[in-house]
Amino acid sequence: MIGRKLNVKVADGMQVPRYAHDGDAGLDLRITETVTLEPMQRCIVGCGLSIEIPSGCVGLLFPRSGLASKQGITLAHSVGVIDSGYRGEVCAPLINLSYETVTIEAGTRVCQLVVMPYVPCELVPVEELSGTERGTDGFGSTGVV
Ligand SMILES: O=c1ccn([C@H]2C[C@H](O)[C@@H](COP(=O)(O)OP(=O)(O)OP(=O)(O)O)O2)c(=O)[nH]1
Repeated sequence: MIGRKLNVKVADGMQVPRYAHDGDAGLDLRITETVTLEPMQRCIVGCGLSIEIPSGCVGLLFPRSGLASKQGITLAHSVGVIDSGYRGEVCAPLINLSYETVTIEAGTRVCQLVVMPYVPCELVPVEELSGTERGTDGFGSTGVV
């Protein structure tokens, strides 16, 4: 799979997004309507794209670093999961984390889609999990330096 391009079908009549640069992992998606968000306000906005992600793969929607760091506009759920069986319009749940009212014009690239293979799993109850060095320690147990 590494180095090979995967075909992702796009529903008829939709603008096909393009990668900004060769080698980009994220395909920027544009919103189809202008939205204005007050501080901490959320909205769900369509990206004008319905796709067929091949079975065994998942689409992950990530925020765009520039929009998030400069304007405080990011994805309300941090990362979106686009299932391979989903045929609806890909939508972006946006949130304004800044102290300003922000207007995002239609056509703005607000998030990026990364398509990845994933490992389906079956959860199997067992009596005991294997021992490890970390064991049950977590949440900062190793300190910060
Ligand atoms: O940012 C996102 C996240 C999800 N979706 C679409 C594709 C995904 O396959 C579907 C369901 O997403 P998810 O499973 O995250 O939503 P849920 O809240 O768990 O709802 P459901 O009960 O429909 O699974 O919504 C988007 O368009 N944008």
